[in-house]
Amino acid sequence: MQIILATSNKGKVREIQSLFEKDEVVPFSELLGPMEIEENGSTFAENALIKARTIFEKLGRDDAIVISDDSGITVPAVNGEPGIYSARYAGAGASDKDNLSKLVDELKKRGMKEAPAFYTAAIAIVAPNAEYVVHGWMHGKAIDTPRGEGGFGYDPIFVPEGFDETIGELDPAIKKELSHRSKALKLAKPIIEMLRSQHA
Ligand SMILES: O=c1[nH]c(=O)c2ncn([C@@H]3O[C@H](COP(=O)(O)OP(=O)(O)OP(=O)(O)O)[C@@H](O)[C@H]3O)c2[nH]1
Ligand SMILES: [Mg+2]
Repeated sequence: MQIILATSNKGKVREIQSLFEKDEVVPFSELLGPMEIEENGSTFAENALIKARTIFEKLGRDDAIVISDDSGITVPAVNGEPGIYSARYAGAGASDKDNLSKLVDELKKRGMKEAPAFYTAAIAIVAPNAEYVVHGWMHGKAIDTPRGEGGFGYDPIFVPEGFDETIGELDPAIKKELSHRSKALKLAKPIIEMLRSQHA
């Protein structure tokens, strides 16, 4: 049974598919076409559930397993910004570059070359008569000078704990080991397998 992924973020699709077998995970847009989902929750978990529930209901199938990811970067020294607003930190429709530049500006405004930061990923799993949410975190620091082209979003200014390079500079295999998303998916997988066995 395929897993349907309730995200439009290509970076997430790439990273989540890399943690499953080939073709095991399909982005919802391949089944339903493109669709904007209003994320009006007040936490990562609420937004992840909104996204997974919306796609599950749109599919209208009694054998679907839908997963979603709501994630973002939090910088305590910048009032905990951007947090759940990471995708629109620089305004509605902002690009990854705009959002990253706004966070760099906020650090510079405070005379900070770097500040502790962490990524959060909330993965929601919605299936017939079942809803779960799991979380993963990745701690490190945000720096004021983007380095590297790898990853996506804020990765060029995020240096994970135990490293000197940014995620943008590091081998993707390292992010796959360390990331908030990989940690959350490691917790989600046994739940997904249980749900699959119930519908086998
Ligand atoms: O550099 C990054 N490395 C990451 O690993 C990562 N994970 C999330 N983010 C950022 O957090 C926001 C997510 O917002 P978000 O969860 O609403 O996703 P999204 O709107 O992009 O797609 P969707 O899943 O909602 O369809 C976006 O701005 C992402 O850039 C990351 N940035
Ligand atoms: Mg979003």
